[in-house]
Amino acid sequence: MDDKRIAAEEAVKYVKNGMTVGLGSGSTVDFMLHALGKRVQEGLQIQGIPSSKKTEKLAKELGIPLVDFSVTTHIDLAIDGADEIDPSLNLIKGGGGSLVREKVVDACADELIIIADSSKVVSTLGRFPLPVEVLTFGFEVTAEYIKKLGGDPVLRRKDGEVFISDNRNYILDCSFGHIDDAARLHETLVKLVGVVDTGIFADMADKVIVANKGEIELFQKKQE
Ligand SMILES: O=C[C@H](O)[C@H](O)[C@H](O)COP(=O)(O)O
Repeated sequence: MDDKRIAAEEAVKYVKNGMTVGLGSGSTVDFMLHALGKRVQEGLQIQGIPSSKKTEKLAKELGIPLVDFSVTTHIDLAIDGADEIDPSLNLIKGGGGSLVREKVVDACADELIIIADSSKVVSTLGRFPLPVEVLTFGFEVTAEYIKKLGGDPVLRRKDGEVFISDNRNYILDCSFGHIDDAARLHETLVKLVGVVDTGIFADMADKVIVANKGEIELFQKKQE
């Protein structure tokens, strides 16, 4: 079986009756939604808060009850994917362009579980170009600033068209090479004019479930 699916199905075991569940985005999360939808059909009572229009659509198709932040701002558990995961459980996310809404959903969850196959585990973040969501207005200016920081920004395109996020913004994919201090890079980037947010999720994941050739590995945040 696909390792993404194996990690996703393992994470769904953590969902309990009555929970409000943050629903991440991406292909690994899609497997999670199918497993969660099955449990809902079997009687599990939960409500989900989706982190993208794509996730919202699939969750609805699978019969997962949804709410939004006008109903509650408390999330018991969020389950999300990642593009890179380092040994301190810092993440790069946003390969699918959903980083801003994912960060809002993941940040207000009591617990964040990340699901991935083993290809996402790295010793240092940065092989995957860092997605940075920026305003369309003056994005060239923002790109210049990112260039001065050594980021080599590339405006994301999909199917030949400039990619537009769910928030009607652009994504700049920025290759910084190895990122030694992810939290610091994020702090620097979010201060630039036009930057909405970055795909660095530093110190947010509580658990990471990785499937490697069918075997589950569980990484947990170190307690301070
Ligand atoms: O914007 C997309 C998200 O951050 C995804 O969670 C991430 O790109 C991982 O996606 P996938 O599970 O498809 O590899």
